[in-house]
Amino acid sequence: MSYLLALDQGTSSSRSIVFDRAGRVVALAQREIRQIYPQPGWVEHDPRELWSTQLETAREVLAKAGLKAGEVAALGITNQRETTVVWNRASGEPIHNAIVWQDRRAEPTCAALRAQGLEPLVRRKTGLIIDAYFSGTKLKWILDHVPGARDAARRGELAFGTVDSWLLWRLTGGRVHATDVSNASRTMLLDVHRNEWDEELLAALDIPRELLPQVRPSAHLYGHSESALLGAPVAIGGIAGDQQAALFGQACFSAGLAKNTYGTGCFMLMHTGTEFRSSANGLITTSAAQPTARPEFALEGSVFIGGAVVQWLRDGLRAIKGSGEVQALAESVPDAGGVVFVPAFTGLGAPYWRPEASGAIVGLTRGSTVAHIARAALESIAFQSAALLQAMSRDLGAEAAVTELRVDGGACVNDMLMQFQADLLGIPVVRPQVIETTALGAAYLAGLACGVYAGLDELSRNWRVERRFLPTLPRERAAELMERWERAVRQAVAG
Ligand SMILES: Nc1ncnc2c1ncn2[C@@H]1O[C@H](COP(=O)(O)OP(=O)(O)O)[C@@H](O)[C@H]1O
Ligand SMILES: O=P(O)(O)OC[C@H](O)CO
Repeated sequence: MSYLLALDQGTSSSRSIVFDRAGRVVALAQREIRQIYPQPGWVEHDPRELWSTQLETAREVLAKAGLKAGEVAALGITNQRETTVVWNRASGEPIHNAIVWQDRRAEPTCAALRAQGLEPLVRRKTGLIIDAYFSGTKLKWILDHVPGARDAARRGELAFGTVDSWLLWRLTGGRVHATDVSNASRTMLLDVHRNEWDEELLAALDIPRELLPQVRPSAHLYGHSESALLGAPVAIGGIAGDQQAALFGQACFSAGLAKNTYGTGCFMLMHTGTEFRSSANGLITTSAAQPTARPEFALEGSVFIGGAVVQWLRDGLRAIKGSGEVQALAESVPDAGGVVFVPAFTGLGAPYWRPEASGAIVGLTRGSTVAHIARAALESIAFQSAALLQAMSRDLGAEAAVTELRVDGGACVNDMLMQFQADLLGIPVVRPQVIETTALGAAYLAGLACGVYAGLDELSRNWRVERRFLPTLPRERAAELMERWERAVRQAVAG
């Protein structure tokens, strides 16, 4: 019995995947989830829907795979990170919609924390910068705005969780309130050196300790699902935030190994082993998925608009009907013809951190066509990712250079984009056979906790290359292109 079930609750959908022991996909089920935009800059999900779609896909994927729950060795949970849920422990009902990671409403709280001079403390203890992206200030917003919430929290009546904790609570019928270190490290409340909630940060945000889940390693026997849910109890053996799970699923277990996920946004993570490294170049330090109680870290750069720029070509510009068409359109011209596209639709994330920037298309001439814009849009994904890798290289110095980049996510199927990425970076870009690495990482963690795998070596052996994109562009030309990109970024920031 070596099947593993991964529950992958993402920003746009809930997915469940069954893997075999070799890490191959046996079956997949997916449901879109509703995006709720109550005001500009606000993004919410209905926590009940996150749970119901996740449960439905789990049931569906078992049926597709022809498996009974009793034939699954263990399940692992991976999730959109930072998204914040608060619920009543007695009724199990959320007291507010989930506030999604993209939501900017907590910015005034962040400004106040910065004004109090808390930035160095936050960076030292949590590895993060003070930004509305992380859960802590979203949680504070809920406690400040739902009548009676803070008092109820003090009385121990409420529970806070990122999406993993919420699903775990529901799966175990309200018996287990826990999270893993990789998710906890995104709250801005965890001392990542000790893997404990930090009293000083809790006090700064006026967050009662009674709300918080227990923090556990990423591979850990969290409990069992209620038997009525899937037909039999299933051991819950792994939890990790989706980007850390992808790093794990890419078998990046040690210092210097890096992956980039090309989804709606782009998330580049580089493992730094057991060493906590602070970035001087706009990256954050985050807890990696931790298979044991030993802290492990990664440097991370998050780009807010990655594959989403292709959605904009489709829905905003109506230049294509489906995202699969973008490569042919972009390849109908030999290059972007001098056009540079900075898709700063929601400001710019790492390494720039310019929330005020807005999108810009520069270098247009009479000869520019929609094909040039499409090409520039695809190139923007690679430019932003290259800026992240440059920041990592500056942080690490020559002795720890990244020698290849492992890739995954929906947009990594685009060969043109991957080739351009290799050309810009000057290192091989490597696409594995299984690009469902997020779910795979969660399955691996569960498999480790439940003894399906003896150790990391077997997982490293499972990782296989599908295609390696080698750089072909002269380095001077790549440097010129990067310079032109940085110029365009300055224009987008200037507005
Ligand atoms: N052939 C393609 N070329 C470029 N981008 C693509 C292609 N196919 C899908 N995408 C983009 O990939 C993204 C979806 O990737 P996915 O990993 O499913 O995202 P998420 O996990 O963030 O929901 C979308 O933004 C879509 O525009
Ligand atoms: O759900 P995704 O794949 O868009 O990932 C979201 C990230 O975890 C946000 O930090």
